[in-house]
Amino acid sequence: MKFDGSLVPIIDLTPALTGDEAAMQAVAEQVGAAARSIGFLVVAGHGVPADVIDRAWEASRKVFDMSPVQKSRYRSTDKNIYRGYFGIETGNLASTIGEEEAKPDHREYFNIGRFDLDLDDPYFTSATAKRLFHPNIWPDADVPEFKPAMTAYYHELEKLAALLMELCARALHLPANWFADKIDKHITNMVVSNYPDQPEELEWGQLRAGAHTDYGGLTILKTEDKPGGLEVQTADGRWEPVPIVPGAFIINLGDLMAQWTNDEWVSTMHRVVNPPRDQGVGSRRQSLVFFHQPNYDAVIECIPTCAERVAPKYAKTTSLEHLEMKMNQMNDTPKFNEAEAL
Ligand SMILES: O=C(O)CCC(=O)C(=O)O
Ligand SMILES: [Fe+2]
Repeated sequence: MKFDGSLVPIIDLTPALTGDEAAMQAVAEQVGAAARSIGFLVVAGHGVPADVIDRAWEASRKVFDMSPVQKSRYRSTDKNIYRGYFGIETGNLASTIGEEEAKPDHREYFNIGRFDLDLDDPYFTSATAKRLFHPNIWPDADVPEFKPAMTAYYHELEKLAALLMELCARALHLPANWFADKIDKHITNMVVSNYPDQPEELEWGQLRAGAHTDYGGLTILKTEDKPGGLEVQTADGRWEPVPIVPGAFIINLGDLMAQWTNDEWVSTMHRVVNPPRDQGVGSRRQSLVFFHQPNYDAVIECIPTCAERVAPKYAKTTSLEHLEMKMNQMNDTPKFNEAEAL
């Protein structure tokens, strides 16, 4: 789907990278307008080097090209350790919005968590930290370039996420650094997904990824233009494709942004649909998804500039409390539990 001038705007971040105050504010206003209307935007001029993106993309493809036996070597053996390879149908995104009957997602994925912990900081050694920060599972024996490519990509996206959060603060008329101490020790998961070809029709009602909202602050997505792609739900309930712009990232807001802003900004429902039946072969699609998630102890409550018009709607929570609630729903699938029992 090429950009058709429709509801997801393309925003050029180049002026924001200059550090000029007026330029930053002008870009922030555009981000704010997208956040209020559809909760999705496409960013160009983001400063992430193309070769870093390309290397992460190619290494990810090689990971999914491995044989099932190879892939199974990189599975987590502990259900509470969300790292490494997860097979087709181990996740069910629609169950995270209460769709009890939803079928599991037709995709496989590889999860990467934080890897450069400062162990002199008690934040990274606390009891909570021990539950959260596990070593990553790297497929070094089969795809040695995956680890360096993904860590480089993760570092670049940390910087981009910090810039976007500063633009969000400015758009909300908060001090520019308002989010800084809430994301400086973020707990971002990066998920690389592969949606295989569909030579056969899936079960009725099964999707590549069921309808859901994302759980964190914001999501930075790199994906490709293939039959069977990402759709967003509009305020009046229609599903619309998200434009794929070469070189750009898709950004969407997660639940924590909606809760922080008292729903002035939208954590938009989205899904990944199946290819049309006659294009099932050759529709394999990959995405790199950086789920920027604030510090585990970041308190999420209505921010001051959003409490003026409507009384706060959400109970106070923390970044981790919300994440864990959603993750438990997401992985309550027969295949996930079966893999765990092996
Ligand atoms: O693959 C995509 O385009 C998006 C997937 C998604 O929404 C997710 O993993 O949360
Ligand atoms: Fe999502």
